[in-house]
Amino acid sequence: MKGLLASIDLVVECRDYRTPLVSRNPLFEQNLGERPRLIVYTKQDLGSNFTAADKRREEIVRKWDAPATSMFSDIKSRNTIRNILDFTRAHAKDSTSLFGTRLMVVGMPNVGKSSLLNALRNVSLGKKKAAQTGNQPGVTRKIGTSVKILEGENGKEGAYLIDTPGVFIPYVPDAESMLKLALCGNVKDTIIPPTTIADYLLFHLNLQDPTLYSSYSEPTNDIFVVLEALARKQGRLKKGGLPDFESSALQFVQKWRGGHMGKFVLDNVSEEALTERMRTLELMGGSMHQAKKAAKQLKKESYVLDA
Ligand SMILES: Nc1nc2c(ncn2[C@@H]2O[C@H](COP(=O)(O)OP(=O)(O)OP(=O)(O)O)[C@@H](O)[C@H]2O)c(=O)[nH]1
Repeated sequence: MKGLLASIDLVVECRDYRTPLVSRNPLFEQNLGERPRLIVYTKQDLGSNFTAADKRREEIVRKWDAPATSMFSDIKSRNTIRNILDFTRAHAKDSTSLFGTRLMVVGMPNVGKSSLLNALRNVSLGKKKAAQTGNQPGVTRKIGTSVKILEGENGKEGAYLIDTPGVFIPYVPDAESMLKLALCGNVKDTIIPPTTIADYLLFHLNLQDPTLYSSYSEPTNDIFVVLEALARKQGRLKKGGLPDFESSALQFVQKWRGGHMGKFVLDNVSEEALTERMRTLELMGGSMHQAKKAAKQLKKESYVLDA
């Protein structure tokens, strides 16, 4: 991606609407920061109820990202996609390239990069899907060829978008961040036990409104109570009639991922939250460096001992 950068006019960085802090990838800041950037918070439909409180939170996120422009998207909302196209069109006006304006979309796995590319192309040119999408991370495996998303104007070439594979953050500073990413589907479901992800979801549902899972159980802090009720209701049973907790947990999580069990943001969004997050990442970066140094030293010492 870095190799391509010289020929890119605009980097479109996707982050998940539900994790505006945790889905920020410092690798992008470090490596792609020199190019003009548009930040798109994807899957707005899964995190927003379009209330005044949602609008206020979006304003804070915009402030965090300034001077870069941030936008919020939902692939099914032609308006949000049109806003991105308008921004791209305005950016393309300044381009002097003979080959058209070149954009590159980057972001975490499963954040919705390929879906955004398809939506931009469809709304702008009425064309069908150009990139493969899927509800598990890792569907896009290599940098794609550029796909036209805007016709040229006044004798100029149009705008082209290049899809890229998802890039996971280099290190996750704490267990809760990892759980948020897993809950939003940025991590393969085989990596963290589904019951753990479901338990973390239950924690958030209880913070929001316990009636969100009332079709399965009474309010509880015990995930196994919910999962057993769900398993019995849906016949997810193993031999001997025991509840299949794993499959029920996946079902419970999928229901939330599909927007059918409340729409809310997992990160705490406040004026100070970004500074605090950066401080944590910096501290972690420092200790990562120390840890690497210590490991190297240990290796050296054991080599001396072996000799
Ligand atoms: N509800 C909703 N779902 C979305 C939106 N954008 C993408 N999705 C879904 O999110 C899942 C992942 O989308 P992709 O476009 O494949 O994600 P990606 O970032 O290209 O994924 P990788 O191949 O892992 O890099 C798919 O199931 C999409 O249908 C959105 O705006 N709203």
